[in-house]
Amino acid sequence: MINIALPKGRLGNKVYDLFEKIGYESSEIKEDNRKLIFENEKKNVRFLLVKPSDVGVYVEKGSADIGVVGRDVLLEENPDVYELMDLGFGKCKFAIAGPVNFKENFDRPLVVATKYLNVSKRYFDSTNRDVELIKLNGSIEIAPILGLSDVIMDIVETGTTLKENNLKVLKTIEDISARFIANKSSYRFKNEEIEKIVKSIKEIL
Ligand SMILES: Nc1ncnc2c1ncn2[C@@H]1O[C@H](COP(=O)(O)OP(=O)(O)OP(=O)(O)O)[C@@H](O)[C@H]1O
Ligand SMILES: O=P(O)(O)OC[C@H]1O[C@H](OP(=O)(O)OP(=O)(O)O)[C@H](O)[C@@H]1O
Repeated sequence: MINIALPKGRLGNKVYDLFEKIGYESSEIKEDNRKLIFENEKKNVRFLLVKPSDVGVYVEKGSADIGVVGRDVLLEENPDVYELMDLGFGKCKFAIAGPVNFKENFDRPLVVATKYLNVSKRYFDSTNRDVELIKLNGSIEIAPILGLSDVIMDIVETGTTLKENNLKVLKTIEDISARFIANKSSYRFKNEEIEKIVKSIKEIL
């Protein structure tokens, strides 16, 4: 049995569609229900629907053998897993953004609101800028508008959220996309099954 951690939310359907296309379907997933575990007995796979930011934990700990996760989560959580493939969707960027008329005050630490504390800390350490990081869990763009922070460090895709809140990108940091990951020992002991899935996905990407 191969356990597959699928991210709920924005990547969810895309990832499931990928598995469906290579013959690992479980039609119940698309039904309107609250189930979190779905099985395809014939193919001997089980889908686990988890929060995107938890995929790495399930795969590292071996509750899932493989999974799909945004590179943002890998950079933030640094799970001890193998990254086997860039799936090429879920593309966006990490960026620092601030008010369109932003003027930095170098006499004090820069206040940064973000969901990604580790990524932010690493980035600002590398620039030697003193910062105060404020952890938020969503709607990050609201922080500089309310004066909670000077800037934000967040994901930008189309830039619409920034634009509609009078913010702009100040600095682009890294490219992000969805990655296929595997538990290290599963990759050894279930290598044939996992490689079969990787190969099938590569063929349709
Ligand atoms: N605007 C976006 N455009 C493209 N990809 C995105 C965008 N926002 C997030 N992503 C990618 O999709 C993944 C899942 O995002 P989603 O918004 O579904 O969950 P989340 O709200 O970040 O997770 P959680 O509920 O755990 O906080 C992210 O980890 C990232 O890799
Ligand atoms: O550049 P854009 O195309 O506008 O996309 C960027 C937005 O998408 C993500 O938010 P999400 O929709 O996940 O909401 P949340 O983080 O506020 O929960 C991200 O945190 C930005 O707010």
